[in-house]
Amino acid sequence: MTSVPVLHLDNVAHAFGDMQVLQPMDLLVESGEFVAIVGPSGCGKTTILNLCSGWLTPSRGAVRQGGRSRTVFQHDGLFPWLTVGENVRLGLRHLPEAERSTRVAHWLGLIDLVSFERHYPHQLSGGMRQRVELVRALAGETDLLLMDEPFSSLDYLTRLRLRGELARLLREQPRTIVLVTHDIEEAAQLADRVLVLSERPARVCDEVRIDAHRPRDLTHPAVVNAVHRILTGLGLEQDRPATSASTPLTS
Ligand SMILES: Nc1ncnc2c1ncn2[C@@H]1O[C@H](COP(=O)(O)OP(=O)(O)OP(=O)(O)O)[C@@H](O)[C@H]1O
Repeated sequence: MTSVPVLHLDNVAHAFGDMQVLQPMDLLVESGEFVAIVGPSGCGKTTILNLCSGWLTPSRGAVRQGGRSRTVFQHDGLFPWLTVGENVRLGLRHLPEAERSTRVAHWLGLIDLVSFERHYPHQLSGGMRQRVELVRALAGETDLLLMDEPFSSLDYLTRLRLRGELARLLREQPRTIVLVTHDIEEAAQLADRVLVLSERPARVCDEVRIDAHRPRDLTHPAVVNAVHRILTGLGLEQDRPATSASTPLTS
């Protein structure tokens, strides 16, 4: 199978004024790949996402996108004046009118919210709104989803549940995703590849591949090893002989 690059950061570096945020980096994201970016607070993760979306122009290098992208933020991205069903429907504008209602029901069914189709966002809990936001993003036609801490405002149990749902939804509708997260377990559970960034000015200090099918339990050996290696990359754990520095992590 030939892979198609959806995103290419070619020797990209960025500075805000005289503050260097990002050291030159290369990143090639292929179609269907899920890449997570983790790193210390303030190191430049959101800046990378903004460079990927084209919202920021890099001080150096070039960003090439192979299609359309959409950014999913941590805060509510739903239109408060539209119902849940209408919000999801917005993501389906590429489909013929007749198909949209069936697809809305299908997507809401996947997140157990069919009976909330006529509710407005303010009538839902934070976790429910985030689930709607997620399916709205996944149901759309965009080639690249850029996610900035999409679950960070949620409680731990809801985050765990949503991670599982995202993994399941991705089986239904594979997507190319770049996810920025503080949550190392989230990165290890979801991503095919995790980029570990250093302190600002950020550089990629490790790249961890996780070759295990999704959904993955937190106790899956590939997840446990990846978490350990990411923590080691961040300088938060001592390395141990069990995880070799450059071998891919497999199931
Ligand atoms: N528009 C801007 N103008 C000037 N400085 C900025 C701007 N946006 C971000 N910065 C600075 O760039 C650095 C990186 O910010 P960024 O938001 O990318 O970090 P982050 O890794 O996403 O942080 P966190 O994990 O805390 O969300 C920070 O020092 C921040 O103050």
